[in-house]
Amino acid sequence: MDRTAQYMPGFGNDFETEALPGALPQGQNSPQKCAYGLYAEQLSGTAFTAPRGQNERTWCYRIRPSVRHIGRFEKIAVPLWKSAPNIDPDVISLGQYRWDPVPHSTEPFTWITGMRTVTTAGDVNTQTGMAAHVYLVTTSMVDEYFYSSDGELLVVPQEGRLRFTTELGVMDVEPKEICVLPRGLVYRVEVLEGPCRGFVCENYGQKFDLPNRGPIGANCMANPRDFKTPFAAFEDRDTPSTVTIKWCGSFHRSAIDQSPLDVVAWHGNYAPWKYDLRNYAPVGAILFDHPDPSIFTVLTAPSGVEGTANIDFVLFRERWMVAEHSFRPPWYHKNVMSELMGNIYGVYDAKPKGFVPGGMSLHNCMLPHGPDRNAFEGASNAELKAEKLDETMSFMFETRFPQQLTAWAAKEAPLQDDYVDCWTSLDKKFDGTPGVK
Ligand SMILES: O=C(O)Cc1cc(O)ccc1O
Ligand SMILES: [Fe+2]
Repeated sequence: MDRTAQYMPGFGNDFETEALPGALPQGQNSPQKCAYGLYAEQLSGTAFTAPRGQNERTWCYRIRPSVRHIGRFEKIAVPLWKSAPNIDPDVISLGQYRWDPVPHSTEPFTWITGMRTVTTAGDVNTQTGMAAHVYLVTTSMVDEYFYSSDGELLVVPQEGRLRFTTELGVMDVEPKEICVLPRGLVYRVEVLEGPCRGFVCENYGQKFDLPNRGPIGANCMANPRDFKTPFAAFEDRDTPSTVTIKWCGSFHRSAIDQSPLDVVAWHGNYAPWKYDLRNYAPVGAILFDHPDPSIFTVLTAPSGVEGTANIDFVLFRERWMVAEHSFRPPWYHKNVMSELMGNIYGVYDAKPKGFVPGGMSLHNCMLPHGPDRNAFEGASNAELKAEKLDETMSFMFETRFPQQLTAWAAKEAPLQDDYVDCWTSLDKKFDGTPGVK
């Protein structure tokens, strides 16, 4: 059975899968000799002693141990992929910013050379915070492999289709889907349909988890069974290759003689997954007022301070708006958390113009923002019948740490210089007399 890009359901399950019959040992992890002459190797995604509900590790049965897949390292330059702390004295991170979609280039870019960091937050060395990136990928990696020791990558495609061929199996991912590549997992990225553009949240901290649902109960929002993890698939290919490792913000390359994607069988709960955002069941206001956007949390990466995430990944998707006697779009606000938003497709209700598919915005720690004038006037005067917000999918990477802009985001990316003007014409309606204006 060809199990390329086929998947097992469940979030954080203890999976087991073998690409050859009998490759997976039963009843123990470390047989004296493994079937097929495979080597046993553990990939630990959490500390050995992490509490049982958070503890993640996977046992791999592979053609060579990974220590044979890396040799001596040389440092290489990947100049536009930045890590925190990255504070550029010439850049002003304080401000409301918005970008048009980053255009594709005629130069071919891979997953590594096509990564462009927009913001960094926290510190990669202390495993706190995150980085937000845009990727522009037109070229497949050939005999070239990558892994990040710095954090898991949450991938949010916006254009094109990518194949992630990983040590633990193959995932095909397209717009309206997301995937996570765990810290330490080796993979190669190929273009199935290009050009490809999307967003990446690099999480330096504790892994993304499903949020608690509180009084919402056991269902809705993101349901665990909709997360898909690939079956085992391996390559037995002896070809000169390279492995690039991102480690403490620097990139290192090692030459090897074979494909490192040689895991024939594995079992465990530390694994890549993908998720179709169309399966997200939003829960919202059914009588009046506009709740906090945390009700739309898909994933949360805890920071150690309860309820104060290192990162929340929040989804604004199609939904019915039914609230009575209410201003329905997002309210004006200032937030201790820093909000990086991206548009996957369609129109976002607080910004009917200017925040376009492929575009991004940043509303940093304690920077006021909210609906533009058109959205305010429109929603203040609309007839409040039940209305479907259709054809819309935007997201937010929200972190407790201030987001620092990169020089690329401030100077080279298509920043909209006039963004703050979208609020300028919000005029004074107050005239000292009572009554609704
Ligand atoms: O700023 C934004 O557009 C994101 C957002 C959406 C919402 O519904 C409430 C608050 C909020 O920050
Ligand atoms: Fe906001």
